Amino acid sequence: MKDRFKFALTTPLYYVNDVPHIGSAYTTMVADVIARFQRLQGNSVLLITGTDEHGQKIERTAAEQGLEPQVHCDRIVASFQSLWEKLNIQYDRFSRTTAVRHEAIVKEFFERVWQKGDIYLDQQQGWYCVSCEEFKEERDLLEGGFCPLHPNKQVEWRDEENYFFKLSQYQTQLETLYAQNLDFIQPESRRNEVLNFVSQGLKDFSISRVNLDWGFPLPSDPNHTIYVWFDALLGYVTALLEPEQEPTLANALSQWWPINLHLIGKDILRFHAVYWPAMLMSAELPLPKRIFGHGFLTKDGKKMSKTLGNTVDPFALVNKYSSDAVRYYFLKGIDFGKDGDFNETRFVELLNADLADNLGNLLNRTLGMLKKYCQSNGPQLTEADLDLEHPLKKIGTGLSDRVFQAYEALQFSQACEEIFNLIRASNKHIDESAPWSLYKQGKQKEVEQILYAVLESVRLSAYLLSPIIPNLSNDIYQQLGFSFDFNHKTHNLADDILIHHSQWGKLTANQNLSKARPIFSKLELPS
Ligand SMILES: Nc1ncnc2c1ncn2[C@@H]1O[C@H](COP(=O)(O)OP(=O)(O)OP(=O)(O)O)[C@@H](O)[C@H]1O
Ligand SMILES: [Zn+2]
Repeated sequence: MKDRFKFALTTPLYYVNDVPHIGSAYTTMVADVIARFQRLQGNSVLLITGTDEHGQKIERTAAEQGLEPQVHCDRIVASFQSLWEKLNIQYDRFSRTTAVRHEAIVKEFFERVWQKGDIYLDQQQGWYCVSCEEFKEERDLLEGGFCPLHPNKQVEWRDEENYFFKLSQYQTQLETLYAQNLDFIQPESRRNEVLNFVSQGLKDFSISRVNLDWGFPLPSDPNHTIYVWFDALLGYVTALLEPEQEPTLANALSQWWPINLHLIGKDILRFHAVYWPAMLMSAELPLPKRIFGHGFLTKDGKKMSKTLGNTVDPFALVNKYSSDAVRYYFLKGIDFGKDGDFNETRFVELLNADLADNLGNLLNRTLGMLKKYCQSNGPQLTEADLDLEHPLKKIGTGLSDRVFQAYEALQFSQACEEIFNLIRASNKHIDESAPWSLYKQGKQKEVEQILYAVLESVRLSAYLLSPIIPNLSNDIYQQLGFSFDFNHKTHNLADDILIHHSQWGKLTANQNLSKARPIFSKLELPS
């Protein structure tokens, strides 16, 4: 059996200024697909998501609604959790930065950095975007002092005493890190963005706020609260604790650290690719292995965001179209890493073409022909009965390698494309070899060979698509007479058998096929 690896990955801890939108859902769906892919390979996986709940934006949002901040946070958290359930997200940890145990981790980490001599008190002056919770350079602002990421929010002038983290001390170490680990920041365009930013010279950044109650007090000076980003990044560490474990850094880091992959949007790249590794260097802890900053879902070219209010409601989308449909669209329809505009017509067209016409119809028509031509028994064949030059066998053998490579590289659209190559070839194979006329000519063996090859192609496709559309894959597998559940998370014997299903030819003779029923009904175009 293959060696099992441990794979820990994170989504951002989403800011609870409002209910989740399709952008937050996007990153989380992708993270879930990666987690499922890793599990399918037999690896142990820890998928971390959660919420970032401190800071001025939350304090203000709660106040506007006349709520205590904690009450507001609890409400929004419930809505995130219910969306993850709807989208069939199998997370292992939900990290909340208001958790009591998180405070212990933040304090211990702060002490380490403090002991290192990397924190000092100074005066902070500058333009602050409350929505980003970040000081902005004047040259980066839009006309009229608006934030480029929040074009409806004006930055605010701040002149206050803050504690600073000596980021500038880590300039050389960071540059060495990027030079020695070409894969540390992905994709390439994001890496270049970071290299460019760092090469301009790193400035120390403030890690405390005054006049803000909603946060953890600084251990060395309780008049200050810890800057929300310093606290939020550590939420990834707190998440690693077992539920009953005492909250110490040593405990948290003992099993799953370092994180294999931080999956984020490009808006928070600097925090993850520059500030975070520097903080960890200061605390003398190992660094995460890989940071991937994907693109934005846009509407009319603008980033969809809670602050701008130009978002699509993911609850409505799932209710209308199902979780697998939504997952498929975002994984296949957008080149991961690049920006992508959401458009409902395109959404419906893609799903109809791929899931209803190509995949669903293929399974349905083939099972229908079996019923007619083989009295519903599975073809009395195994893959050895197909010769090596069989067109579908040729594509199917080695398909998993290509698809796994694409998943590994986070090229989900490419992974789907490879799989749909086989599906399209299967439809073509039926059309060209016309089993209906072969049947009339009494060529039973040939008919069965065609049907076997096509059903095996559908099986393999369902297996390889299961990280993206687990419910549809389950449905297909059931119709083909298997009892695996792709939503099953823990490892058992069935999982070990399942790992081998990545190979072509797992359909056996006398497969207990069930009655054909459509797996995906055609959707109506939005009016
Ligand atoms: N339009 C978007 N496209 C893709 N991902 C997004 C989008 N908006 C948010 N995200 C995801 O959510 C993360 C940011 O989380 P956050 O809670 O700050 O959401 P936000 O909508 O950007 O909030 P705000 O509008 O208040 O800045 C991003 O790094 C990314 O993972
Ligand atoms: Zn902003």
